[in-house]
Amino acid sequence: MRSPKDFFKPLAVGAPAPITQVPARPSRVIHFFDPSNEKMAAKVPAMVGTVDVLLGNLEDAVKADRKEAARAGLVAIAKATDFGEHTQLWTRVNALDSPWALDDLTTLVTEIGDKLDVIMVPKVQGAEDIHYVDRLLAQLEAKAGLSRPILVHAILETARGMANVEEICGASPRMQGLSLGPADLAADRRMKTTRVGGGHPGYLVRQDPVEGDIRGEVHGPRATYQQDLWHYTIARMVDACAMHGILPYYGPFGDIADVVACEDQFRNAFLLGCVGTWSLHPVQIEIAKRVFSPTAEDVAHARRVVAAMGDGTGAVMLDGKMEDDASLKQCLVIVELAERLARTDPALAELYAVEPATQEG
Ligand SMILES: CC(C)(COP(=O)(O)OP(=O)(O)OC[C@H]1O[C@@H](n2cnc3c(N)ncnc32)[C@H](O)[C@@H]1OP(=O)(O)O)[C@@H](O)C(=O)NCCC(=O)NCCSC(=O)C[C@](C)(O)C(=O)O
Ligand SMILES: [Mg+2]
Repeated sequence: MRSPKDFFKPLAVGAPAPITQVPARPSRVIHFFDPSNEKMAAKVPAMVGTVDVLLGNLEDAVKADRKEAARAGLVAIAKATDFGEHTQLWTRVNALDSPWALDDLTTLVTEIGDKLDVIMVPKVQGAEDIHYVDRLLAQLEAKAGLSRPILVHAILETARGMANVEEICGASPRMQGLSLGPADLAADRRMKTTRVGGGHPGYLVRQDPVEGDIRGEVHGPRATYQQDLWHYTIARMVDACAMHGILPYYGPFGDIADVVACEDQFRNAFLLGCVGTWSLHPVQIEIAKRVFSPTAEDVAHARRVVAAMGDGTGAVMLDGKMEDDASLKQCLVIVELAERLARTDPALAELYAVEPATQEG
């Protein structure tokens, strides 16, 4: 463990100084594309401004014989594209034990390090993985003469990674956030699902029998309620991120056609504290943006509570409900998020009735 005195010192001579706070840029939707897929890659420039993050994926879902093409494709796209003020460029590199990870990192940082905001590292097992990437990035940043550090985002997709989640979050000042990797995590835990995220009809609770009618022969079938398989994992991830001042994200929802369940899964994550999610297909972009932006009603209610609470202390009644210092803090989370999003999204500025002066702030 590094001394707290050294934590914010660069890990290589000539590397940029580490940041002390994760930049509060919108990242409601991290849109994945395969840079080796020419049809998909051709769509990327037109997506600038429509998503918060464009992520060139080099890992799973890119065929083994297309890994070099994906890396080269991402370099070409990054060089040719102006990502503007409001769309970030991220990448997901191959796993650290794969034959491609070292070349991914060295090529991307030296070729397009000035354009890359965040590197997503899959299958992170513990702080040692982040320490390895941290030092290597510092060396590469120094070599490339970069003036700002590239941030690191870990995917939680192993039981060991979950068990070490707090130490992963605190392993480096580069840590920007965590995403859930439900497919690999399910496999590693030996869960009995066969899906990429989302629920399962067998994971449920059942209404108590009425008057001992266990089989529902007299009173009709007992109601069942499907439960969220990912509740524990997301809640644990959110706590670890909040504790370390970094950002939690849901991850992929593989049933592209089921836009309804996708929205539900995203909203569960939003309500539990996540700031964004991934989109794998264009159809998921609007869902993610909508779900991870508070509703106009939530913002209006939060503002009423803020106004009613005056100096922020004590207790008041509003619409029959008690509001106090703690409910005020929740409302401030909503108001601050709305105002931050409104600064980069004119439609939301209008929806939330944010004054132009605030937009500039
Ligand atoms: C699902 C797939 C195969 C369906 O691809 P498709 O071509 O069959 O879909 P489509 O509906 O026919 O596509 C319609 C149009 O949209 C385009 N399109 C389609 N997708 C995109 C996209 N993402 N970005 C930009 N454009 C896209 C596509 O090229 C097509 O263009 P066209 O109308 O001109 O013909 C395809 O969307 C895809 O490959 N998406 C990305 C998948 C991916 O990145 N997976 C990895 C992340 S999840 C993961 O790794 C798990 C995790 C975390 O590790 C763990 O849980 O363990
Ligand atoms: Mg995975």
